[in-house]
Amino acid sequence: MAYHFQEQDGVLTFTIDRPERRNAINDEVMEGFKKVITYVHDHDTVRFLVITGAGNHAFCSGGDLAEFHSLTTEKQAFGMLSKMAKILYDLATLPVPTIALVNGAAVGGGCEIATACDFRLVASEAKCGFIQGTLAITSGWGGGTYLFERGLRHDRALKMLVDAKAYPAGLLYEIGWAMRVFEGDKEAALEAFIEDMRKVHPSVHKAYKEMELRKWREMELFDRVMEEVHTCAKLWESDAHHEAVNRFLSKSK
Ligand SMILES: CC[C@H](C(=O)O)C(=O)SCCNC(=O)CCNC(=O)[C@H](O)C(C)(C)COP(=O)(O)OP(=O)(O)OC[C@H]1O[C@@H](n2cnc3c(N)ncnc32)[C@H](O)[C@@H]1OP(=O)(O)O
Repeated sequence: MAYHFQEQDGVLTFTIDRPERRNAINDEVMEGFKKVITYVHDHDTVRFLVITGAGNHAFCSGGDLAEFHSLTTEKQAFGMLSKMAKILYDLATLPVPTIALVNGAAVGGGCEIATACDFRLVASEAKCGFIQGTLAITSGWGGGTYLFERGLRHDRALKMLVDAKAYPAGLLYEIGWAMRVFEGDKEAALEAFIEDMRKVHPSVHKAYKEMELRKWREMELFDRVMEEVHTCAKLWESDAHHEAVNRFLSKSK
């Protein structure tokens, strides 16, 4: 399986399990995200949802370039992008705290997934960034929209997007994208992070999350996400994008 998830002591952990592809997202992983989101809604025992990657090289390397390379037109790209954008919106608007346990590189759509979570705990050796620009596209799953909602200073958020490069953990912490940088065992880092929150009744967590979700509904945030998707889909069709993907894939052969 390209993913797995399990609940233990109120913590539901979803692991992207394609380390040989640096945990790239394909259709199977997208279906897994749908299942874990449904699980959260169906199980009141879940207090936290954690997203992480298998192995120690990557959290997630974004869309699977080999699988999505076959999408050439704006319409074809929109189909895939809008599917994952809806999944990330459903993730971002879950009623429980969500934690990206960033065990390695989070680039492209992988950085978008982490940004869609409430908290980001980043391994000291991890590098993360919105590298979509190197492929002549923008973020396309909503990650740019969520980044502007995460309270980073505007110049820092915009620079992270327009640099289109992976930042080291220390800089991610300095600009406010990473809440914690950890050394060593990710599970230990997670337990330390949630220790105090565990002592608070889950109804309090849900009430605080609802304060932000209410704001997002009122500002029609999903419409802004879909504008991002349309922009990315338009750029997807460009020769510059297809040439950049071909360069990556030919390097890998
Ligand atoms: C809107 C989201 C958008 C989308 O596609 O929908 C995006 O996410 S655009 C961004 C797409 N992702 C990338 O461009 C990242 C590409 N990968 C890398 O930059 C690196 O692999 C990195 C930094 C994640 C890890 O580097 P490392 O040196 O540790 O590993 P390798 O590069 O040697 O990769 C190992 C192995 O994995 C394959 N791989 C890595 N990333 C992807 C990917 N995104 N899709 C498919 N396959 C990927 C790579 O080809 C290597 O395969 P191998 O057969 O061993 O050569």
